[in-house]
Amino acid sequence: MARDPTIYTDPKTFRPERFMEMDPEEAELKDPRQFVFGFGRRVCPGRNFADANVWLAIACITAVFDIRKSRDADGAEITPEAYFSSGFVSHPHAFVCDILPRP
Ligand code: HEM
Repeated sequence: MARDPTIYTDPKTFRPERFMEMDPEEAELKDPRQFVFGFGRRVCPGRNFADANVWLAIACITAVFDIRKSRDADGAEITPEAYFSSGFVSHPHAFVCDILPRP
């Protein structure tokens, strides 16, 4: 559902700002939290806990670290290819990046 091109333009591109370009009603309707935790009687009971923890983790990490593309020996940015493991739970393969304490 999150990759349905009739709902999200260019769905495989990571572009979270797409939601800021929508009007508030459309953004609410297309918020992935509306469906990633399931529906109805079997909806995920941990959804609020999970959502709050992801928000807290990202807020704490980005408050103290700058995360950027690494640079090669010539100083050019390295844009990693996005590869994901397949299986029940998919993980990104290892990639290079720079994580530095914020000044
Ligand atoms: C980002 C994190 C999470 C995602 C994306 C997620 C997603 C889901 C989904 C899609 C379901 C199936 C709903 C259905 O059958 O329609 C589910 C079920 C469930 N989740 Fe989560 N979940 C997350 C985190 C958690 C956490 C943190 C807990 C517990 C602390 C939890 C506990 C459960 C349980 C117990 C069920 C089974 C509910 C039932 O079958 O009645 N989940 N989750």
